[in-house]
Amino acid sequence: MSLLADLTAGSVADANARKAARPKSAVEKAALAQAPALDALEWLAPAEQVKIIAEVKRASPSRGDLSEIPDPAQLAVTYETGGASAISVLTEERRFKGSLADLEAVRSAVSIPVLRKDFMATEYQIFEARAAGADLVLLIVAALEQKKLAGLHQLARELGMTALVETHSEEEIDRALEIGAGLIGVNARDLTNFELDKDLFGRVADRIPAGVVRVAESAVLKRRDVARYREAGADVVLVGEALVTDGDPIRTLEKFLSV
Ligand SMILES: O=C(O)c1ccccc1NCC(=O)[C@H](O)[C@H](O)COP(=O)(O)O
Repeated sequence: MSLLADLTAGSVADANARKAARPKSAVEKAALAQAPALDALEWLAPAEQVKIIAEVKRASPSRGDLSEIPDPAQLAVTYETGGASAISVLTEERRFKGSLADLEAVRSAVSIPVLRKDFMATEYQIFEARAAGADLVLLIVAALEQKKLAGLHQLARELGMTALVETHSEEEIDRALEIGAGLIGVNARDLTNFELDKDLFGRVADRIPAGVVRVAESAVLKRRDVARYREAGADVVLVGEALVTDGDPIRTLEKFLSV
């Protein structure tokens, strides 16, 4: 089994375990009772300045433990104060040490859009995201066959959320466009083997037409990495490790946003 398939299977198994205690009808009801989702496409729309999605990331399969983050809400507030346009919360439990509780805490602490970053493959996970207050959900093209991708995208939309549709090749960008994605991410990290390709975004970004928001994901450690993505056409850059391992995320955000 590939790493991505393994991560997805783990997230789905964990969601199924939660479902035993909280059935789909209850989560659906909670999702529909939430305040309306923020319009992430508006918050992340192309602008003169690059925008940043700042990530709450404790650990990862490729890097192991990154930061304890005892108070994810406080970190998210720091990100918001530093000028982030949205917060990504890794809710995967097994390898990233995240949780839906992290997402709920972040949601109640900030007023910018919040992304549930997980390995989503079921309607239940989408309802859970909305019930926890997410405005965005991650859909990874490589993890989903096209009909499933389209169905989950449609459900997210019906719940008022925006999907960040993540790709790693031109073919996957075409699949994202086929389902009408308005927010497309290109992840420099190959989720099957951890390899980082910092030039991938530059090679494939032109495939994403005007009118679709372009997000460059992963592999940003320095200001020059943000500059490179921006020059290649990124409207938004998603940053995890650099912000959680840096003692001064506000200063780092200021540097990144000065590109
Ligand atoms: O980060 C990993 O090791 C990883 C491994 C397998 C699947 C997903 C993984 N990360 C999720 C992400 O895409 C990143 O957290 C995100 O893009 C930020 O990346 P970075 O700034 O490089 O921490």
